[in-house]
Amino acid sequence: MTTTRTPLMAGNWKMNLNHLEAIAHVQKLAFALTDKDHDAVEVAVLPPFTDLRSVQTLVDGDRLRIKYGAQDISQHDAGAYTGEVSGPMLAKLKCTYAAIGHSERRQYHGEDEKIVNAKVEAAFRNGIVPILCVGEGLDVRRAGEQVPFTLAQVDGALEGVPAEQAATIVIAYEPVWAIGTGEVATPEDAQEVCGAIRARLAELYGQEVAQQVRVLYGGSVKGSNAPGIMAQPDVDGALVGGAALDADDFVKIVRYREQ
Ligand SMILES: O=C[C@H](O)COP(=O)(O)O
Repeated sequence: MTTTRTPLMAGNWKMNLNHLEAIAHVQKLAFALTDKDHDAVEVAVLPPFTDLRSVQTLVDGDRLRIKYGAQDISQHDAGAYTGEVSGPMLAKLKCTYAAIGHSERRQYHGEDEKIVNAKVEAAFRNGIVPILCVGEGLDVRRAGEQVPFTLAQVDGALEGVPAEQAATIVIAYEPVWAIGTGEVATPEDAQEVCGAIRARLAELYGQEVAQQVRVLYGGSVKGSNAPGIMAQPDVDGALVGGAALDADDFVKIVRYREQ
């Protein structure tokens, strides 16, 4: 079965750039990216919550082709959940995406499979596409258990998710040992787990769904290593942290085919 998946390059800004810096950064990206870039690759940014309104205004006002989304979403739609931001709020800001289960959320905020699953459901319930983040730590990698570990995370996050929703999800494989360390997984490492994720999606939902889902790699992706990673058959894009804060390098990643 051949399905053409549009590559997705998503910049996760993490806790960087205030709303004024966000405007300047998106303007810089918009100035650099051409229609040819946008035709070839979907470009998205995931700014902090406090930037989203400014980014929305800019994207809407100038009809930019840059998509945007949040770095997290509450599992609840409303109520007494101090500090949380809900799916309806993000939908009102026209967010396309919400990252869910990033390893930094799992590690620093105790997000377990149940919470991640509830957040995936909350995103779908509100018309937001989850970018589900999965991936193993160094100890798991050293034990050679990266595939079963990561697939268990996928299984947990997709519990109860029907095929028509699963077909639209984005899954980002991010080995924790490669995040922000400069230690990039080899293209073969990325393919091993991204391919296993697609095979698991085929088991759970059938080939047609599995071939539609975009599986990204994340972990120290930069302009220089993007072509090798993107050459892998089951890697459909990148979730970029540090390099997404540098507009020139992010554009280089978007133009990985031209290197
Ligand atoms: O969400 C992005 C990942 O955590 C990767 O971050 P990084 O590119 O800084 O390694």
